[in-house]
Amino acid sequence: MADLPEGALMQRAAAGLAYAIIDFLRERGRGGAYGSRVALLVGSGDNGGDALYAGAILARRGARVEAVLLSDRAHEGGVAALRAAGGTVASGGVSTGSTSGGTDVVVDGIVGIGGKPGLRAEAEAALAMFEGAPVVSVDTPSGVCVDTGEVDGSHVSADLTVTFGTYKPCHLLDPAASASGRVELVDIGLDLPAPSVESLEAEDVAALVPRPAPDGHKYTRGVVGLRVGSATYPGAALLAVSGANTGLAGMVRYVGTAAEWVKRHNPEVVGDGQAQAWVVGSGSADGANSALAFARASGVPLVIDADSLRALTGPLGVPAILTPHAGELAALIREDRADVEARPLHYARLAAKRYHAVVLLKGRRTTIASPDPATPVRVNTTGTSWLATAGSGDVLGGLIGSLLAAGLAPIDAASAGAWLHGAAATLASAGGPVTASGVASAIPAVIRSLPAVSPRSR
Ligand SMILES: NC(=O)C1=CN([C@@H]2O[C@H](COP(=O)(O)OP(=O)(O)OC[C@H]3O[C@@H](n4cnc5c(N)ncnc54)[C@H](O)[C@@H]3O)[C@@H](O)[C@H]2O)[C@@H](O)CC1
Ligand SMILES: [K+]
Repeated sequence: MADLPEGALMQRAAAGLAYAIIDFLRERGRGGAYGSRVALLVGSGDNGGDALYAGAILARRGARVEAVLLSDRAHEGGVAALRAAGGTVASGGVSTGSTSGGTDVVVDGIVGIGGKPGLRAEAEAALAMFEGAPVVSVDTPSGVCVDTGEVDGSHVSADLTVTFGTYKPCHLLDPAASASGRVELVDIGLDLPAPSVESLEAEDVAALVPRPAPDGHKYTRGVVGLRVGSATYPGAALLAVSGANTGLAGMVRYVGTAAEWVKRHNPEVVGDGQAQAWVVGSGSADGANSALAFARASGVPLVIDADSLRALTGPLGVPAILTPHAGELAALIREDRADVEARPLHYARLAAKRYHAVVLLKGRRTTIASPDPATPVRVNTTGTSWLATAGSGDVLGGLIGSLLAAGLAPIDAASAGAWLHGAAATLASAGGPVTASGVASAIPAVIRSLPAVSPRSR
């Protein structure tokens, strides 16, 4: 900021915001700014300033813009700019009615990164005035906790959030991510420090996916072993194997009561022997403890799922990835499920530290924490709600196991696995329902469609 003239960043932010609002209005069937009715909810800080300057740009392009000031203080330059562009300004948190009734978009400039969680009464009342109108949030949906993605009290639920410089944790982590709606990033030319939370994109996954060396053979590519499924749940074995047996690893081993079934459906899968990673617990029922003990004795990295999570008492002494959903994580650390769902970042980190393992907490935004607190937490953004289907977790465990066996670090195996799994679900679903088997079948096609990797980043 020291290198730039006063207000330069705000002007860049406001311009990016204004153009995003124009696109949003077009999407909603308006011609653009001209003739649209825009209400700005303006708090006391720079977030309100962004809204006011963006409002001035929209007013100059023919929008009818009214700012509703929610506090005695408002960004002075912004207020002046909006007035000069022909916009109106209502103080005291009450609209003059010039845009209500037919408001095309409400711009939430209540608070941004400087706000405390929760909304004050004036903000709640102003939002109620425009109930039903689409909302574009400036930088963050006001009221959520920006740095954790938690919510505490009331908050805005946006259709679109236009953020500046970089995504914030609240855009990635639930429950705040759900309140952000679609998120658009405007580059305002900031030099940013290393993040505490990050999200893989297709290019990142392309660089992580193991590819066979020209002189590679099945053993150098990695062997993944699975001790999953049981007489009660043979399907879990088939699904975990289908996640592992996509060709990412050089060989797949299966040991367990479903061996006959597994071999009938997967002739390439072999029996017991050495492996570079073991997957245990999915549908293991009573065999969960012995599967875990066996895998642990192997000394190689592990994926620990479902029933074997219940057998954990502490750190395992080998690199491990735990793959609980919120209920399983809650049982593991003796907390309430609702608390885990409300604070996924906190509890994934806590469990990772306690068990010295990578913890992949499954959910709409799967959250992956490393035992090393300096490693950014990764949040997965691929997938579709159709993925909430029986057996999809078994497929994920097998897929992550194959990436681990191929030599990826646990945090990379877990996060690349979650990304591929979500992308495979979206591909297989194509907007309709999908089964866990369908997800597994789509994994190779997702890998084929990844962007090309430059030799340098490989
Ligand atoms: N820092 C930067 O580099 C940039 C910041 N910009 C904008 O500036 C924003 C941050 O501005 P500020 O630091 O002024 O902070 P905010 O505008 O986010 O909010 C702080 C103000 O809101 C009040 N407040 C705090 N919690 C509240 C609550 N729950 N309800 C009502 N009022 C509350 C505080 O008294 C304070 O005056 C960003 O989110 C972004 O929109 C952009 O202009 C681009 C550049
Ligand atoms: K906001």
